[in-house]
Amino acid sequence: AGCASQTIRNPLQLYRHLLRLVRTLPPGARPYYSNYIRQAYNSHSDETDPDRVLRRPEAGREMTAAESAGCACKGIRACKICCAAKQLPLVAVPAASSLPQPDQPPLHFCIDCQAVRATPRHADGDDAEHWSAIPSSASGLAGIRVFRDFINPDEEAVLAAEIDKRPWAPSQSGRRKQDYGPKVNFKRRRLNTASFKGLPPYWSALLPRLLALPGLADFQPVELCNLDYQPELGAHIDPHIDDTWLWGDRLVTLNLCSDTSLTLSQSAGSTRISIPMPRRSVLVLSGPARYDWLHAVLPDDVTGRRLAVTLRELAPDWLETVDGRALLKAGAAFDGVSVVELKSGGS
Ligand SMILES: O=C(O)CCC(=O)C(=O)O
Ligand SMILES: [Fe+2]
Repeated sequence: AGCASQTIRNPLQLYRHLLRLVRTLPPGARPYYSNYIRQAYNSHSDETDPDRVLRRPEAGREMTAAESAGCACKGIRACKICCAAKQLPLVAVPAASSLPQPDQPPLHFCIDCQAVRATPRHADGDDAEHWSAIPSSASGLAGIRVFRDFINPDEEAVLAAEIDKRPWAPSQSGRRKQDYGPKVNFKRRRLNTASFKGLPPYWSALLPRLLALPGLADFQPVELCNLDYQPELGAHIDPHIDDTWLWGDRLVTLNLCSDTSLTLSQSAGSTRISIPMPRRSVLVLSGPARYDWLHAVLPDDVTGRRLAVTLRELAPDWLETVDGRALLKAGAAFDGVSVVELKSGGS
């Protein structure tokens, strides 16, 4: 016993070994590590090369300083904590300039026009440049809507406090998260609906208001994810398209605690579109903006602590399935428990 390299031949053995090690840690540190190890196991459980399996504990030891400070970056992802722990320069946290650099300056989504414009709208409202021609790839881009002042400042303070009462799990690129939804392995296309017990209780009053927004009357959330972005950690989210196998057309995000922007891009050198997300506003991405463009929150656009609450709906193929129905039923209830609380054995 005790010699990992003699007994560990596959991911499951390594997983058990690491969980046993976690039991030797101080109680307060255990949920963090067991959660981290579970996540790593979920994404590497199909590893068949014993050499690669065995190298992981070594990699794990190198990362300990970063992990214990709350970093869960993998692969090319980086935050300020792991840059410091691995003695990497901070440039490993991608700056705004690391997105594909187009020739032209970014375009702007104007909330007043609800359309993409050449410049942000100025105070006088009818600056000629604001209306000037924009590249065809972005002209008429459908599927972006921003609704200001979804809640008032008092409600925002209460909501942020409610969110913070619950435990956060470390996520990639300096983010932290609280996920209310099914357990999904997107790579292997596996779904376990049992972890979705419903939306968090503080959403019972907010959901009817969300559904009252134009175009959202039939929105049925089957996942709610709170994300915490702190500038001190270099928190950001790299350009990506949300999964399309399970999640449906509309991605709905309530932005809290500070103003930010969502940046759309397509490929290297393509046009960039900056969508303002004022605090307390709701952004809905759908159609071309959701499926044909990548979206990102650049580190430079996280200027203060920000909380993002993203709700997702089911892709149409799931609606009539047993799993789909179970998720829809849970999504109509408000006794949810986040995945991190379920995993750490809380109720
Ligand atoms: O933080 C945001 O506003 C966007 C988050 C996001 O894109 C995601 O969670 O997929
Ligand atoms: Fe996303």
